[in-house]
Amino acid sequence: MSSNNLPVSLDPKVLVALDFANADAALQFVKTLDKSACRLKVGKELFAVAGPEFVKALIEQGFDVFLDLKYHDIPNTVAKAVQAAARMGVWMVNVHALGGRKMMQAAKDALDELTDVERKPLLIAVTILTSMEQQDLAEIGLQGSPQDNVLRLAKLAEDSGLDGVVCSAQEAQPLRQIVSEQFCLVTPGIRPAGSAVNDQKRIMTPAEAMAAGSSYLVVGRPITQSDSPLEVLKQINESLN
Ligand SMILES: O=c1ccn([C@@H]2O[C@H](COP(=O)(O)O)[C@@H](O)[C@H]2O)c(=O)[nH]1
Repeated sequence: MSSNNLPVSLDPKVLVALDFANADAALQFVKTLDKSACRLKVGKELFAVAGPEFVKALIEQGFDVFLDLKYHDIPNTVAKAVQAAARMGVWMVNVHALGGRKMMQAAKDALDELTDVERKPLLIAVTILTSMEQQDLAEIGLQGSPQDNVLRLAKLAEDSGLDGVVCSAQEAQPLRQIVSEQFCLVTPGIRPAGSAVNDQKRIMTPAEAMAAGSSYLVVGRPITQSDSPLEVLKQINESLN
């Protein structure tokens, strides 16, 4: 169940990361997409130039939108930010688990308190970025492997009442042993066989990620920078069946 007591719906499972430099480029791309084939993710780059109106326009076109701004601030600020996101009509919003229990609970309570929103978003927490490996964690003072840290932060997010986490698909299998079946595992770092890895470190193919227990797959550049994005999306969806 989600924070608004709706069952978590899984299809479509691919969340296309709209990491474009401006609204025109993103809209041109979105025009080619079918909402039955994917959901959309708007992150920091596009939101900084296109803002809430752009997000609302995507929602008006019928797309489910994951607003990936990774809120990480004091509890009051994050609570107000997730309420603002909910009022935009987004399907999913995230905070950063490193903000801690009080921050995550404040975000969850803020959504529960909303009475002026038709559909409340799923609230999830980023654990350890998929671009990070053990050495990166050591440099910022985090002991243990990425997996150790993801498991600990995911449990904290679940205990704080959140609907799921962002993690890599490499952690999905061990996570499925310790979180509830309904807890969403949203996994970036998805790379179809043969595609460029870019700056990602903890990667898996789409089919492997689903088999490992991912709920949703975040895919950006392998689709958006392809010469035939629709074909890549189609192949990914087919590989999940
Ligand atoms: O741990 C994380 C959290 C978020 N992301 C975001 O997902 C996409 C991935 O894009 P690709 O082009 O497929 O690498 C991107 O928007 C990131 O900001 C992540 O990669 N890892």
